[in-house]
Amino acid sequence: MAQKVAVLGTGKIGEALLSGMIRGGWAPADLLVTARRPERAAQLRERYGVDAVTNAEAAAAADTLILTVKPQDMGTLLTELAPHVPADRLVISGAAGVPTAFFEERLAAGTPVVRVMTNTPALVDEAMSVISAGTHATGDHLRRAEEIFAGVGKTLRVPESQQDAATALSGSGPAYFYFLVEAMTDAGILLGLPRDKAHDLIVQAAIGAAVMLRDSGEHPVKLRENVTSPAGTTINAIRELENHGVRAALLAALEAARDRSRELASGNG
Ligand SMILES: NC(=O)C1=CN([C@@H]2O[C@H](COP(=O)(O)OP(=O)(O)OC[C@H]3O[C@@H](n4cnc5c(N)ncnc54)[C@H](OP(=O)(O)O)[C@@H]3O)[C@@H](O)[C@H]2O)C=CC1
Ligand SMILES: O=C(O)[C@@H]1CCC=N1
Repeated sequence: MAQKVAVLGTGKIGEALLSGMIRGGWAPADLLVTARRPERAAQLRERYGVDAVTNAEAAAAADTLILTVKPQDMGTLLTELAPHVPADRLVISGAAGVPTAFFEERLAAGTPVVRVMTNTPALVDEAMSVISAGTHATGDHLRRAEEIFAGVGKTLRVPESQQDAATALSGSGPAYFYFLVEAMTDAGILLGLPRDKAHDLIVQAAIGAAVMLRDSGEHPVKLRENVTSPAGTTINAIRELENHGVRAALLAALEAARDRSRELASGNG
């Protein structure tokens, strides 16, 4: 059988992955998609030149099935899919929270399942995709998942017990940075800057800081200290951040995201 990959439930994350795979050189003829609504299927066909098929047809034709529906829709999808998935298919779940055991219980005995938590920077090939093996997934299955997700950014293997924490950090992570940029742009408005200039200043500060975090080899504390002059501007801002409990708020926020990922484990959230 051809080494085809099917993305089942091609919404935001499914499309981000699909577009990245095509940018990375996958032939559209080796890719299949499924969608719940005919107009969405037509849109994907038109945008990417891929075949949009039913979930059962995808299971029959592709050797790797990537399931990217919402956690709450996973049970329904698996009920529909289970009779059509031969046990030699690699099933990759992109859903938050749902453990590999959930899939193994519903699919043919021995089906290899890999759980992946990626994030939306897949759209610009800067994703972090965190990968864990289920009971029947071998090194080859993990490498296959890495080969697919490496096309849209970095990959990292973790034990499945760390997936809920990884979801809180990197799956949801981009949203925290967008939230901070939005709030700091508002601060620029408060200080009298036009919105477009405030936006550009904060976005470039974020990009510069991100590249230094990635490339300088320095600890974030050292990088922050380098910005923080004695009796200067930055330390006055830092004092306010500490006074308002921003560090504690982040600890609580990521803990809440981790807890929600755990709650989604039942697949009916
Ligand atoms: N958004 C993010 O940043 C991230 C999301 N994830 C995970 O990715 C998954 C998808 O999230 P996201 O892309 O945001 O959600 P979307 O709602 O954009 O995508 C899910 C898609 O699945 C379709 N769908 C649902 N049921 C079926 C079915 N039975 N057959 C075919 N298609 C179906 C939906 O159709 P319809 O359009 O009709 O609703 C929708 O297009 C979730 O499990 C989430 O936890 C992981 C990492 C990051
Ligand atoms: O908010 C969510 O549940 C999904 C999973 C990680 C990012 N978005």
